[in-house]
Amino acid sequence: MNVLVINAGSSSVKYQLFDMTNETVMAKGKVERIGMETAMLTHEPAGKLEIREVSEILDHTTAIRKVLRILTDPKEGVLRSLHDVHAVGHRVVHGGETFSGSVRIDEGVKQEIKRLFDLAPLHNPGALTGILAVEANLPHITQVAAFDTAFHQTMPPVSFRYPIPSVFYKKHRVRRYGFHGTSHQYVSGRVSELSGRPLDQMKMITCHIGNGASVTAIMNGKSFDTSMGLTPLEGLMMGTRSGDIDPAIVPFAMDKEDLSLNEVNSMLNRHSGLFAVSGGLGDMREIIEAAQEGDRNAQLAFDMYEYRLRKYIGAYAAAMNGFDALVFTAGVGENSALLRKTVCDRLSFLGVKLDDEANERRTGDDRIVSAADSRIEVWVIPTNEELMIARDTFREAVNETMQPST
Ligand SMILES: Nc1ncnc2c1ncn2[C@@H]1O[C@H](COP(=O)(O)OP(=O)(O)O)[C@@H](O)[C@H]1O
Ligand SMILES: CC(=O)OP(=O)(O)O
Ligand SMILES: [Mg+2]
Repeated sequence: MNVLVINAGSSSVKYQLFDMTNETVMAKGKVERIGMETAMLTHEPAGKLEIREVSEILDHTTAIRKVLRILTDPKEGVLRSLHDVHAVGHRVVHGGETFSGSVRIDEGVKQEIKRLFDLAPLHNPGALTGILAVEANLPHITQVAAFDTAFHQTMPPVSFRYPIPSVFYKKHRVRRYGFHGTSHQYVSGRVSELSGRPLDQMKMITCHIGNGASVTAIMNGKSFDTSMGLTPLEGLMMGTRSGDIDPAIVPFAMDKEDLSLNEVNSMLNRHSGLFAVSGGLGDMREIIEAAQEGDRNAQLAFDMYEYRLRKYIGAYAAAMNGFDALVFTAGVGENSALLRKTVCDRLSFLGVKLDDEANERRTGDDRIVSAADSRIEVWVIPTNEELMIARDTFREAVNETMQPST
């Protein structure tokens, strides 16, 4: 069975096509700058050279039609026809309290994703557009939604409730949901497999630090606490998101700068974080380069980012009364030896000790980077949200074919 996985953002669509008989990637790629005349499709068929194509792609339906066309292109494609796509899985960021696992998409599921737009304004609209675009191009195909929030549904109330009047929870479901769950679950599962210790006997702290960033305390294989909250804004400092701030800053800023609700939301989601502190750099690679050239604002941005991450690790060590493994993943976690070293060297009181050579080694593989005598294992695990989504999609599609037709 061939499963196509789609991760639709506001202006991009990433895709991977899996052959689920052996979980191999047949092709992957992305469409960027949707809505512009210079949109770019990058397509990487397995074992062949990458192709780049610039053209006008004004909406997600067109972007997905382009993806389907290149997958079946006689020269660059990997499928004979669209009948060879058997199911499509989507990453959906917010699933609220409704979904604690992946589900087959029907009208009700689409309505629920839409109802949650307000809580994930940077993410849920793109996901629904992706689902509708697949529907428009492949009307009868089985589609499955995998939610970033699902893995975190195991959190206890002590972690997920906010200390505000309970009417907000009872009436509006205001609580911590947590995100990047598919990634936190995947990397914790890999560490358990690789270290040969059952998940239900381990305590881990997983750091998904990419453009969006979150930390999770995983106790016995279940999410116990996580740094993102009602929306993907809480917690760590991110590329353009503030993470934790004094909530009183919101009314204060609205009052002093005469900002509307939308403006203050945009200020915290799109104009804060690394971007704000560094004075215009939202990308960790640029921050590190500028800091090394003596840019003080970039150095402060790096220091704050690292400090805030380390404080969360300390908090979760206390939350779980100790832990066995610290795991780094996503763009920064997988690639920045400097960030990992800065964090780990300052956690020596917990018994964290890096193997500097292993930490510096550049490979794209799962690897342990702690010293043999470190009390805590430190791992770098490249995340693979797409594979997790493909597995769930495959399972749902197989279940569907086994159900008696009505
Ligand atoms: N070698 C590197 N050193 C430091 N940061 C890196 C490196 N490579 C990638 N990054 C950072 O990773 C971030 C993007 O992470 P990624 O997980 O791809 O994000 P997204 O949330 O968009 O999927 C960017 O800030 C980028 O600068
Ligand atoms: C939930 C979230 O922040 O996702 P991303 O890292 O893709 O922005
Ligand atoms: Mg990401």
